[in-house]
Amino acid sequence: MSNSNIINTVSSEATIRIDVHRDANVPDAIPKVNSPLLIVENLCKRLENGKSVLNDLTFSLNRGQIIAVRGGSGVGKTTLLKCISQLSDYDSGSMTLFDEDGIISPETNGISYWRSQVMYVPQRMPLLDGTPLEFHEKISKFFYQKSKPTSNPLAGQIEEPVRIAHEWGIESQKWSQKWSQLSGGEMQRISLAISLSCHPKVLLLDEPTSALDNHSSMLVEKTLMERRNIIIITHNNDQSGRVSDFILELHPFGNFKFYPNPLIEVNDLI
Ligand SMILES: Nc1ncnc2c1ncn2[C@@H]1O[C@H](COP(=O)(O)OP(=O)(O)OP(=O)(O)O)[C@@H](O)[C@H]1O
Repeated sequence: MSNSNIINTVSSEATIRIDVHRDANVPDAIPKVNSPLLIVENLCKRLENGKSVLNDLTFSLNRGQIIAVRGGSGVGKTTLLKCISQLSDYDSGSMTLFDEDGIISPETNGISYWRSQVMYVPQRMPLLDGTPLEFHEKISKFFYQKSKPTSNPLAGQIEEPVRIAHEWGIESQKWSQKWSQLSGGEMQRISLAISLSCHPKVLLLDEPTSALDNHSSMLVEKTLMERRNIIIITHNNDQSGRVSDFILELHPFGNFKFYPNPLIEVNDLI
């Protein structure tokens, strides 16, 4: 007997189905990528000037996958992630998250809860008052209110983001320094470490290594590849080739292509 996975690649022109068969005798390898985690369907957004940026965009992020979003400047990558995280409005479309406990949507579970589970991390944090430690404290309180009590991952646990950031070269005393006294790369790593330690089901990352040198960038990539369940915007083709399972390529006027990363074997996706 063999298991069968179906990978749909969707483009504005066509939907292609690739049936991939696997020998059931081979032990399951991580990651389990055959069940949908997040489905985005028929997403449409026009700008105020009438220009279409997202046009009937449909794709899914399966469990254990990373999708790289690519495309020219101004084509709508950030807009897409902000729409998915409900930080930007859109004209039509729907998003569904498949949790162990059931199906989650912004409409049924509320936008705050949705954002805590499908978390957008901007390329640059708006300049905040205070220190990263104080920011983490505030976020913890928010999570305590919004998360289910049994799954509150943050209360009192500053150790986790500090440990993650430390692996990326951030010394612990940086957490007590004012945001305004941190470099762009330090801010980027600290805000990403805080987001990771919030344990959202899906992370939406907007060029998370844009301010980093190559070495730091590779350290962050390693963590992201271990964590997975990520949609990441990147202008770096080498990076998308290294980290992603699928590529979502945005083109002008809302056109798009969604396809497996050609640099990895299809069998790796099973
Ligand atoms: N708040 C806004 N109001 C009006 N137009 C906006 C707004 N934000 C973005 N846009 C427009 O939407 C389009 C898509 O912008 P977006 O930031 O999503 O592009 P992007 O692909 O992420 O670009 P980049 O790679 O340069 O970051 C652009 O034409 C931009 O000018």
